[in-house]
Amino acid sequence: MSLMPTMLERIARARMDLRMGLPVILTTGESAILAISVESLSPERLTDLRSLGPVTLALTARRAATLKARVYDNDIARVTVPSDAGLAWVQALADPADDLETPMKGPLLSEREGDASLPRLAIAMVKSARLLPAIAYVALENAGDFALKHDLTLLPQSAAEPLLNTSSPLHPVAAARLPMEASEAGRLHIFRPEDGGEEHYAIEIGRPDRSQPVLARLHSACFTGDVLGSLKCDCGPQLRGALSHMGQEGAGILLYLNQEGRGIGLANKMRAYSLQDQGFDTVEANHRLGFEDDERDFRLGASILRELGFSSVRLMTNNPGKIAMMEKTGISVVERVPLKVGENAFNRHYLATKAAKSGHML
Ligand SMILES: Nc1nc2c(ncn2[C@@H]2O[C@H](COP(=O)(O)OP(=O)(O)OP(=O)(O)O)[C@@H](O)[C@H]2O)c(=O)[nH]1
Ligand SMILES: [Zn+2]
Repeated sequence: MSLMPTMLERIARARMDLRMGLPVILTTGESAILAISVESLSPERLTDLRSLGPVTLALTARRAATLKARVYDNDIARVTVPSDAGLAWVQALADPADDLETPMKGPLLSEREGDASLPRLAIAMVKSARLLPAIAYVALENAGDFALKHDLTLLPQSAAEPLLNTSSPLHPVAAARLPMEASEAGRLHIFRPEDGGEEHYAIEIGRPDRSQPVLARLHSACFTGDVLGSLKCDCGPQLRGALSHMGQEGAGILLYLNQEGRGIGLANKMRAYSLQDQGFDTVEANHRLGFEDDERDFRLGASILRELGFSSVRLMTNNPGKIAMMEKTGISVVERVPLKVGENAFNRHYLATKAAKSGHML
């Protein structure tokens, strides 16, 4: 019956369930877990989780390193939640906000028996929901019956995992003329992914020749820099600088990718800023939260360029990772156009950290 949700639609539903604080059920066929986002966990649901069995907390190895918790499964740590630990204990392990005030949370007992693949999948799900990368879970028997009885979303790992790791196809939705300060010959295109994720935009300046390399910029959303004129980064001046360069040349394409905060979302970026106020740099802050330095998917940019008919670019960037990703996904980068604008007293350290730790070119 075509009215039943597909696996992709189930994943989108599960993502929303997790954001709302509902558990989802993940199963390998032989075993299953009931997983809930720690960030959205309520005291009542923690009690209900406990009534089903011993509760485990899954964290990324990045977060575990800060907590000095043992990691037995490469990228994932599974920490036993003591039966007398309350919600505050669980959330303090997931959220680094008070790490400096209460540095010793242990002793933490990490689990080493059993399989980490379902908790790993659950962490990938909460990351894609732009939540803190931490889940509380219990093992579940008769997962199918339980899901039906409690009206919960169930995802088989074998079908869900490959979809979660694939970049969703993007489809053009609408486009219209948009005269801008940088160029009166602007056009805004909206692209929507099949997986229910964020929409992304392309701003076309002039009518670039599809058979020639186009002046292009892959810009990642930065609400603070782009809209508020934040001085903590260089995004606002880079956005406006790229558009005005394209305006001067009379042609170009700027992709505005809604991957706020290098893909962790605005709420998590503000958590990272708060850690930066405590003295950590931009990379350390991401790690303490449990994220990698950069969680973006630049395949999106290549697929939008292809959809618009471009196959080669003169890329405005200082980030060698963007060039490598373009080349890998079949868009040839014939030239790198440096984009060094907007350095100030507040972002000097941030830019120096990106050069030292993330390989940005100065
Ligand atoms: N997590 C996190 N994200 C940040 C921070 N400062 C800025 N950002 C985000 O970093 C991204 C910057 O994107 P870009 O300017 O496109 O990328 P870039 O990697 O700096 O590369 P180029 O500008 O092309 O050289 C935006 O998504 C910002 O929201 C920070 O301190 N932490
Ligand atoms: Zn920024």
